Amino acid sequence: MYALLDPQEMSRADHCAVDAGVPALALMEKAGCAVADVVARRPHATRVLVLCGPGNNGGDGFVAARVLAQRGFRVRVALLGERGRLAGDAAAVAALWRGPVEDATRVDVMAADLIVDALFGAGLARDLDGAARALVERMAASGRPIVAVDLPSGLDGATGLVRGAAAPAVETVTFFRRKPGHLLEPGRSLCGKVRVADIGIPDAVLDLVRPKTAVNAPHLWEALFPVPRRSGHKYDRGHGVVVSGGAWTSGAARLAARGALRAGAGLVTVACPAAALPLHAGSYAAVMARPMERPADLSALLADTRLNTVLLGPGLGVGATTRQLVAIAAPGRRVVLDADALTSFAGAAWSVGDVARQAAALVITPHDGEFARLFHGTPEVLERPGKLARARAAAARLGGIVVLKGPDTVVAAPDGRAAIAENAPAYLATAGAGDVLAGITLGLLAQGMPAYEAAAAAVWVHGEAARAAGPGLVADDLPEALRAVYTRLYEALGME
Ligand SMILES: NC(=O)C1=CN([C@@H]2O[C@H](COP(=O)(O)OP(=O)(O)OC[C@H]3O[C@@H](n4cnc5c(N)ncnc54)[C@H](O)[C@@H]3O)[C@@H](O)[C@H]2O)[C@@H](O)CC1
Ligand SMILES: [K+]
Repeated sequence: MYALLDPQEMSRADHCAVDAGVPALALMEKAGCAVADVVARRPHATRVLVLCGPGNNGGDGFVAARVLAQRGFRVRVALLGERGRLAGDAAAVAALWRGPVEDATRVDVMAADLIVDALFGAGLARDLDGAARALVERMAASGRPIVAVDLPSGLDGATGLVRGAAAPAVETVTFFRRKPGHLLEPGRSLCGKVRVADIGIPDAVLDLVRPKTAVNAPHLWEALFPVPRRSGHKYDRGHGVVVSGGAWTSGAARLAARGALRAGAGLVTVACPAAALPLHAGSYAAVMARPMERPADLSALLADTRLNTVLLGPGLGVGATTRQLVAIAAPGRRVVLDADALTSFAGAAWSVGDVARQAAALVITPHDGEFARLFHGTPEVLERPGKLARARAAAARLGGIVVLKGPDTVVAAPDGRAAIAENAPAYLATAGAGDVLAGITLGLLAQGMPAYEAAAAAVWVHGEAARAAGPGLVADDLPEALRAVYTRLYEALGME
């Protein structure tokens, strides 16, 4: 359900299934039937044009064409490439198609109610160009509803990036499990509704393939989620510290502190310049505010070793003082770096690697711009194709957890595990929402949750809180909306 397989992993799953005795041709037959079922359920589609490519994606198209014709649809098939060059299972199913096979480069795409895009799937090996690209562009311009087989052709299943061109589908039928490209933008927006068809690959192959990417959902972290116990005490629930900027920029730290408290931290202290003290004290009565005029004041505050989890960044300011505060906070503590704390290390990712080595745990929560600034001059991270690979490379480079934010937030760990979010509504992109996320992460870390799971859970509950708050959301609503999300989670996790 939740595992996501990139094209190599999917190919291994396919081979494992065949080794276990499932005939490859049966997989293709089931795949084509599943596509036909989806087409048959679409309204107003009697004339169906199936565009087949030169590989097995095209093979699925030939099966779908045959099944739809048997069910009374008026089906035309057009092939990109020479029929004589089809091989293996694709050649076998093409031979069962009794109708004409048109030349896809000349076919009239407008003479159909619906187009089945079976040109390229997992085997996409390079950017589309020439006749393939022209065909995809004609399909996109046709305005006809498109049902994509496995992936919209030209979409890279591993990265979610478009290679050359891709036509947006109304529905995409994929097989066994979804692929990262179905969740990562722009892939997600191009796929339309994604349906996963069971084609007879046994679930047990996942034990052999061991995919490291998953949808971010409670299954990943629920066993480690801190659920209060009746016998517990607030001091068991951690003490988080939010380091705040001055009065004029203290709103970000306030949002973070509220997020941390609502996420269940036992205690939250805000360390701030004196001018910001009344603002923090007057925010939530439950937040404790302590004066911090200079970095030495943070050292003094953190001398109390119970204050073992620290967030730096929201509204903190960019520069040497922030770098100094990070250096004071990191040793032996669990640390979240966001916003200005990341920009303060622009082009100096190696310094954040040092922070990770000294800290008990490190989570960074950049958006794309902060990520690009931080890893400026680190081509082994920035030049990786796509958000998933970049977040993974960054986590490995730093030795810490990377939360690369966006509509498809990726959480990546140095050991290669990664989770992709799919629950964030578009209206979550609002001022201050990132500050609340950093605060929730702080709150979960303070309660002792392991860093990867804490970051993934924070992203998920943040998305759910936005949905609970609904359209018109402002960031201030998010901490409040966490209550409804926690109520459901605690119930599901069996709170005493
Ligand atoms: N792996 C599995 O378990 C199953 C796979 N099936 C289907 O098989 C597909 C994968 O099949 P293949 O591995 O044959 O790959 P594809 O059919 O996706 O594409 C491979 C073919 O396209 C050509 N090609 C790749 N990139 C190109 C480009 N940019 N321009 C022009 N030509 C290009 C290749 O030379 C090759 O001929 C899946 O997407 C799915 O639809 C299904 O039949 C069911 C089972
Ligand atoms: K396709």
